[in-house]
Amino acid sequence: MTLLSIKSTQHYDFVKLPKTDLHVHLEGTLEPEMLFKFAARNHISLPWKNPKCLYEACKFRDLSGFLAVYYKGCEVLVTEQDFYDLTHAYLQRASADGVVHTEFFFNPQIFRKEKLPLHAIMRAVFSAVHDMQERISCLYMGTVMRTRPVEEALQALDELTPWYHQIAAFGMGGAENGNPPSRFRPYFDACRERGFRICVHAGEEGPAAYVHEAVELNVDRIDHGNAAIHDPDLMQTLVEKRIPLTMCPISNLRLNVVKNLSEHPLKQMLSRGLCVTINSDDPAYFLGYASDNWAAVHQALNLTTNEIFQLAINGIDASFLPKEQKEKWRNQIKTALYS
Ligand SMILES: Nc1ncnc2[nH]cnc12
Ligand SMILES: [Zn+2]
Repeated sequence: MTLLSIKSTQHYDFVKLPKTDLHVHLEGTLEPEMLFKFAARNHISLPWKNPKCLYEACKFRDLSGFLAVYYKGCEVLVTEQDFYDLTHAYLQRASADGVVHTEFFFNPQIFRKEKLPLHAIMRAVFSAVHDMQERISCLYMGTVMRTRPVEEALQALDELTPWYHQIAAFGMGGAENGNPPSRFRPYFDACRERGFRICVHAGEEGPAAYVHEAVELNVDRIDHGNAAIHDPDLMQTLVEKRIPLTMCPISNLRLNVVKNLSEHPLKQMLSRGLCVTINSDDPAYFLGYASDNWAAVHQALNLTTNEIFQLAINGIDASFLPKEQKEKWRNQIKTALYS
């Protein structure tokens, strides 16, 4: 692959760039058409008449407005086949989009165990991962809701014990304001003691102080982290500790975290030496997969080839892949952009 095949005189074809997607919620990859298909086969009624009406409902005011739709969407996931189809479809789409390695969140807390036992859900998800392993490299991350008691997070961590050997990391998401990371210290400590990497959503809608708390928790990665731009000392700490930020530009735009992508802090943070990465978050609801995010940011922030290279390398560096695999992808990125 040569520079010319990725970049014509007019534009970059970001599908051709070997990319990572390190911050994506499996539940957020449920495309409206698939959502309606599952609802029909599971006899579930929906507040939207058809997929087009759901697309219309995807004009969100903020994170809470989005989460209401997202949790409603999760209700159509009922059978083992649903979880298999969802996982398989995301991996297929990500692979076609040029994602070479993905690390996705999945939160079993959302699903009522009396409907489908956890072992059936996990069997479905991992079986799709297995069936797609020749086409895309993939790591699973458990996650919990910050709006629920910390005891529930610890319980969720315990419940996943049989799958620990297949889990790379644990995280935390949900409505951020009023739910600081520090409240979940017992959960994050337990994750760490059990040998997992940890990441937390912080500084998406919440303040820089929440990002600071995440640093104090010794996290391996911060999901979003936008608010750190307001605190130069905090940014310096993120640089020194080499804590990556998994940023999600189109998500930020759709949830009004930024009014316009030209205001996105990603480029400024990159120039300060932060390990920032580009990711999709909930691509079905935000209408943007990985390469859409790259193209949107490139257009809004006018990235140079060297910045594109650094962002792609950051994705590999920030991943939880073993050293040797990282080296292989770094070389492929270099070849794709510069040879
Ligand atoms: N953007 C987001 N922020 C917090 N929690 C989430 N869960 C799914 N998407 C999320
Ligand atoms: Zn997220």
